[in-house]
Amino acid sequence: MESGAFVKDRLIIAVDGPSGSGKSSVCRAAATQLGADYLDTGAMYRAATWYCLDQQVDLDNEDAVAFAVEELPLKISTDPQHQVITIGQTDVTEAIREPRISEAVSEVATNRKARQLLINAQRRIIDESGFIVAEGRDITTVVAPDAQVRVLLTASAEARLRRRGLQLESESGAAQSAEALQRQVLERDKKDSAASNFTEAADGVAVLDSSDLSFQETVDSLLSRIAAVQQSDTKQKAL
Ligand SMILES: Nc1ncnc2c1ncn2[C@@H]1O[C@H](COP(=O)(O)OP(=O)(O)O)[C@@H](O)[C@H]1O
Ligand SMILES: Nc1ccn([C@H]2C[C@H](O)[C@@H](COP(=O)(O)OP(=O)(O)O)O2)c(=O)n1
Repeated sequence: MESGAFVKDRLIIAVDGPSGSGKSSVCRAAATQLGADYLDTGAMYRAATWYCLDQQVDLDNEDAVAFAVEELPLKISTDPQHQVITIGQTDVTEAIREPRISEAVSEVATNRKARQLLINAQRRIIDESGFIVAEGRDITTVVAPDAQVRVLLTASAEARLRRRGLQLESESGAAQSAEALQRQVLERDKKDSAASNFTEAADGVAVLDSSDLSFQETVDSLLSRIAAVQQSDTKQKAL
């Protein structure tokens, strides 16, 4: 048998962008439609933060945070329709979305050692899957710069604040104050931008501005970029 005859075609789709640009919801929908896996790397930073708080680790102590992340017994599902995140025996899928985690997560995300450990874990998950939509802040640039599809999903600050406000209101039943929204979206982005550049597209990364697009239009636009890359790949193989 010819070697490599059964090597599965790999397709990695990397999406980055600021808070509230639509990464999680758009990538989950696109992965579902494609039948691909889905990786929410932000959920891994959130889970690491949950664990540090649970273990009463001082978030200002860089080595203590890195040590906690090194021993973090994290499992994350890659089914786009069913997200389950566990730490040891504890299901933290809901708990990592709480405001106390959103307000502390940048401390972990800007810890260089913790970041490298999580990046290694993300690369392993992407590599094991081979057909996956992975989203975060540094997927197109650091985690998977060789991905066939690389997209920076953006939206105006106004659109992102509006979307996050509607999302939090529908989840909790209570409207957020303008100040709380600013803290959770714009201030967090400012802190996070110390660790990665997700405001400008790197070379070879396409910008998808969703400010004036509906949710479905944004999903369709991502899917059509993926289809275009798949078609050009098929053509090259046929040559
Ligand atoms: N193009 C869009 N138009 C309107 N709402 C959107 C659009 N994209 C995403 N949303 C909504 O905005 C909210 C935030 O999206 P989310 O996927 O959580 O963003 P991110 O993962 O980038 O922080 C969600 O309620 C989502 O359904
Ligand atoms: N690849 C990534 C993904 C997320 N992060 C950081 C930045 C964010 O503040 C947190 C949580 O990410 P998440 O994607 O859940 O953030 P949103 O609430 O969807 O805006 O993790 C990161 O530094 N690098």
